[in-house]
Amino acid sequence: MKKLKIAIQKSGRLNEKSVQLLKNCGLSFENYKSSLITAVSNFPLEILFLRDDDIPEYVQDGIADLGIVGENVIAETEANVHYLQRLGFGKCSLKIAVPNHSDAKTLADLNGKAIATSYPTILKKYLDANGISADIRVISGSVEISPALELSQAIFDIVSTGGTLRSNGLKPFADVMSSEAVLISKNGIDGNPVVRELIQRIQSVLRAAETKYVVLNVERNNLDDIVSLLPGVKSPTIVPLAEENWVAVHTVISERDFWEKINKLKSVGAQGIVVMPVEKIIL
Ligand SMILES: Nc1ncnc2c1ncn2[C@@H]1O[C@H](COP(=O)(O)OP(=O)(O)OP(=O)(O)O)[C@@H](O)[C@H]1O
Ligand SMILES: O=P(O)(O)OC[C@H]1O[C@H](OP(=O)(O)OP(=O)(O)O)[C@H](O)[C@@H]1O
Ligand SMILES: [Mg+2]
Repeated sequence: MKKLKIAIQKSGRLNEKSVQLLKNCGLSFENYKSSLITAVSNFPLEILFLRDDDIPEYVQDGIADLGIVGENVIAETEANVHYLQRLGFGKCSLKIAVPNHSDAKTLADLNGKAIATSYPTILKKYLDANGISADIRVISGSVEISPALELSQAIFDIVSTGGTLRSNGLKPFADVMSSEAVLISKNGIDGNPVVRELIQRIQSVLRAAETKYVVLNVERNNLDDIVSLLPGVKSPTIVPLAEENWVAVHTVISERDFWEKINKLKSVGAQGIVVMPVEKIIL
């Protein structure tokens, strides 16, 4: 079978989590970044290590069949690719920010102003859609420093915790887009059996990451209350304990409402609650 190629970031914010995701899918490979391409020994796939800026176009042009990249980079390159799966990491926003002392209040106050960014395409589209005419200054990094250097009166860049904005005396002014890492493919390849198998594995890893395996003990006369709180994958597993009238309940709980659920379980008699990570959930 012809090997497919997946492009991931060579180094930077998405590299480690992309590598980890593929490894969690059971793919075995050496992380030889210096070779820029590595073969997976137990799955028909090769991994290309690239600058993230190049990934959408490589996938669009079929040089790579699949890619893992931020939605922001896809939007900036305007590459024509197919979205297969959101991956839940690399979450950030793209915002316009202005100096803390700026008196700009509405978007119209940006008319005629200089805005520094590494994302000119996304910014231009946003300004055009809002009827704003500004001078877009393209710089490749350290964008947040440009107002202090009097290169611009505003910036447009990635914001996550907001720490970089704060430490450069800037405040958020307009939210333009949110982004996370996504799995993309070239058009027309999503029916390929290797792609389908990879998506299935990725989904089972993502499902597991949102889930905890929980074992708890409860007296039989409180069991109905406990079970009514627990969906499980199908329904919880009930195992009798050596002590009469007691059972152990095995189930999975979503990370999202984990503490709320645990507190409710305790309030209806759950004891000795043990929580474990889940590696994969295959439906
Ligand atoms: N602070 C952040 N928090 C969360 N995600 C981020 C953050 N900064 C960037 N990202 C996401 O990670 C991607 C890669 O960021 P990184 O800073 O490694 O890019 P880069 O310097 O352009 O890398 P490359 O050398 O591959 O061109 C971004 O395009 C964005 O999707
Ligand atoms: O809101 P924050 O949590 O501070 O994150 C935002 C910063 O993160 C990214 O830079 P990164 O740290 O990846 O460095 P880079 O400029 O070298 O890409 C981005 O370009 C911002 O500068
Ligand atoms: Mg880049």
